[in-house]
Amino acid sequence: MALVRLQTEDFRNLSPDPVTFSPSFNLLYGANGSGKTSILEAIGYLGLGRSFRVSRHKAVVRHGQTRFTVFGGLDRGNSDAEGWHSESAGLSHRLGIARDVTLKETVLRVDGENVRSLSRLAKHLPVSVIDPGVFDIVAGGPGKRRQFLDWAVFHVEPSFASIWQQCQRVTSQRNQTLRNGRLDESLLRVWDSQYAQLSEQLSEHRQDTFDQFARAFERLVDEVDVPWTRGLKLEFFPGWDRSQSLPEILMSHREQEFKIGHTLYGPNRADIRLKFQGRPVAETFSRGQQKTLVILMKIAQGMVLSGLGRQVTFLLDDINAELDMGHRAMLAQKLRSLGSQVFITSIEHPAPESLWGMGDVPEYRMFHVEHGKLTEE
Ligand SMILES: Nc1ncnc2c1ncn2[C@@H]1O[C@H](COP(=O)(O)OP(=O)(O)OP(=O)(O)O)[C@@H](O)[C@H]1O
Repeated sequence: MALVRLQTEDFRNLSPDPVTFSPSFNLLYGANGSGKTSILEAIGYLGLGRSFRVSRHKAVVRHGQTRFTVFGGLDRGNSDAEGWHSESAGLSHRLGIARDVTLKETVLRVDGENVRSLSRLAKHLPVSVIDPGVFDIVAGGPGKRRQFLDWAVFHVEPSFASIWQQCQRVTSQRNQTLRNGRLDESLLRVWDSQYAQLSEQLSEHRQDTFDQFARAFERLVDEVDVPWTRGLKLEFFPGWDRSQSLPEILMSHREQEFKIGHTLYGPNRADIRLKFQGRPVAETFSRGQQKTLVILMKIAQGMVLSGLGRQVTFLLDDINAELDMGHRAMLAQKLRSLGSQVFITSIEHPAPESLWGMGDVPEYRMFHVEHGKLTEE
């Protein structure tokens, strides 16, 4: 599925006019502050239910307003529809998200019906963001890598979202018991058994998706032939030492967890360990190598979903500042061969031939962004 239509109301500085996008490549250019990232951010809301650049919904609602809305129309092929309001025929799915920041209420809509769970909305549009912040996947802490892995698990394994939520709930109840000030062994055992069961299920899904990802990554490394990638090792760590059962580990660390007041072993500690010749890449790789590695990981994730017949919408924000021409071209070519939908922002007028080569430019639409308004060229 690709996002072929977008319309927003009171979302940052964006104009409320509907826009029709290509299911393939979309090139957006415009001056600083024109609204390029805001467009990607609005698209991101439909696939992630949140902003990929700020944690509070409040920041994205137009100044002076209290509620924003984002509507999206998804389709497989090219859309020649006239405008959002004219007709919904031809669209495979219609998604909507509205947030009232004063009432703190969110309304989610799929195909004209209200839905309660964000996963019902998000599963229709796998959105993968590549922006300057993405490089934290290698350079940052385990949380970024968990988020990276869980995004794919969510799209690969339909039951993952519900198990993840249950596990978060039990973890929080377990943490409350640990913080009670009195070690309530019988209550902790009840939580431990539920927690261990959910943790096992969650980790199996993570492991399965990780294995698919690791195989895709290996294939990719063979294709791109970047010599230093040969010494790389990617490993999934579930959050505890699996040679022991989780309940045993929890029992033997009771005092430690009680002292700290929260759960120290389990899925909330999971990570993807990235090593080069036995050492963590964050300590050994140059900044440029780290960036290349993140790009390869993102493409490999796209390969996993594409292998399952899912089209990923990639949002490439401001990558000119981060990646040299060779890496940008490699990324553009791989995303094309995956059949992904891609949005690329830049300040300068882009030259598609520089990404794909003369005579081999894919189908694309080009937009100039000014004061939050998109004009197609
Ligand atoms: N809540 C808001 N309401 C109204 N305008 C906003 C809001 N938040 C940001 N803006 C403005 O919207 C504009 C668009 O910002 P955006 O980050 O999308 O620009 P950009 O084209 O990506 O810029 P750059 O090239 O500098 O990254 C900016 O001028 C900003 O000041």
